[in-house]
Amino acid sequence: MPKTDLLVIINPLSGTMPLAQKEALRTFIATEAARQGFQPELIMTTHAGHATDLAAQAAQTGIRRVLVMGGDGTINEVARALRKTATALGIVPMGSGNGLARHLGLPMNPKKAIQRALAGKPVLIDSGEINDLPFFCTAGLGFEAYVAHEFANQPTRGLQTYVKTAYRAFWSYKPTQYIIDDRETGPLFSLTVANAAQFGNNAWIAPLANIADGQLDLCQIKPFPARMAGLIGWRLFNKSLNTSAYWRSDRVQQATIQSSAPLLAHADGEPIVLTGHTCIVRVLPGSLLVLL
Ligand SMILES: Nc1ncnc2c1ncn2[C@@H]1O[C@H](COP(=O)(O)OP(=O)(O)OP(=O)(O)O)[C@@H](O)[C@H]1O
Repeated sequence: MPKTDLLVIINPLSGTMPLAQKEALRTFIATEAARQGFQPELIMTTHAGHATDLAAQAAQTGIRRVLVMGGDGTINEVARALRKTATALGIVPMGSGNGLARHLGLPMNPKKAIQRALAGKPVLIDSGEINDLPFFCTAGLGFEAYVAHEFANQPTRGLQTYVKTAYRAFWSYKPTQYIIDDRETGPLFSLTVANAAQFGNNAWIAPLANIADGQLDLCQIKPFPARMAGLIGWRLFNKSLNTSAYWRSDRVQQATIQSSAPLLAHADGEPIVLTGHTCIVRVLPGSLLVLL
């Protein structure tokens, strides 16, 4: 088969890399892809949602590889259009968290990631939905959703702003009670629906999650005293949160989550607003081809 079917989608606003460097990478992809026998088309997104339209068109016209240079938000936009199609997603991580790329063990160095995606073989992974909104890494309610909403209101992005926002949020956040499939949880600090094992930045909220097991890991963190925050944070980044007495996880294919409080949520780190007090999360097993 001639290797002439490659679309490259670049979000010029993702992460903190200067635009000139992104332009240089664009040239690198074009050269490298051509060297490997592809005839790539490279497009920079011009607005939110653009990447979904481009990827949907690519899948419809039978393009078999779509490479995305961006963060988890842009990857989500592309991947949602590639679900249940024969078109595979290649990831060149360019965001501030890069949760999906890190979970999949992809290189963080853009040039290496480009080479990996061009040479990669398509492998099926699961995806999730929260009230019909797709996610590929994690979705969640509770503290992390509260932070996602606060972060969206900040004038700057990047890890530093995220950490500052999370620190401030920690002191103002009030734990929420949920009912999951008719079982009361008691107050929870956070409730994460994990397809991948981490949020991004190697924050392993669901250390045991398997992205291709046809299940989601529903991870709860109980409220904890402020003096425990350091240890819980250390376990989060040390991939050992599963050893904490404040953490538990259940594997589900689908779950109904209710709360009397407004359901603040996020999908792949982007804040979302859910109407009503009930949401349904479910897995779509083996629904996305990724180039690994
Ligand atoms: N040209 C554009 N102008 C404005 N917004 C865009 C454009 N292209 C994409 N977007 C939006 O930017 C959002 C954030 O992008 P992305 O997630 O790639 O970067 P990030 O926020 O820096 O990374 P991370 O998600 O890892 O924190 C995406 O959800 C997408 O909707």
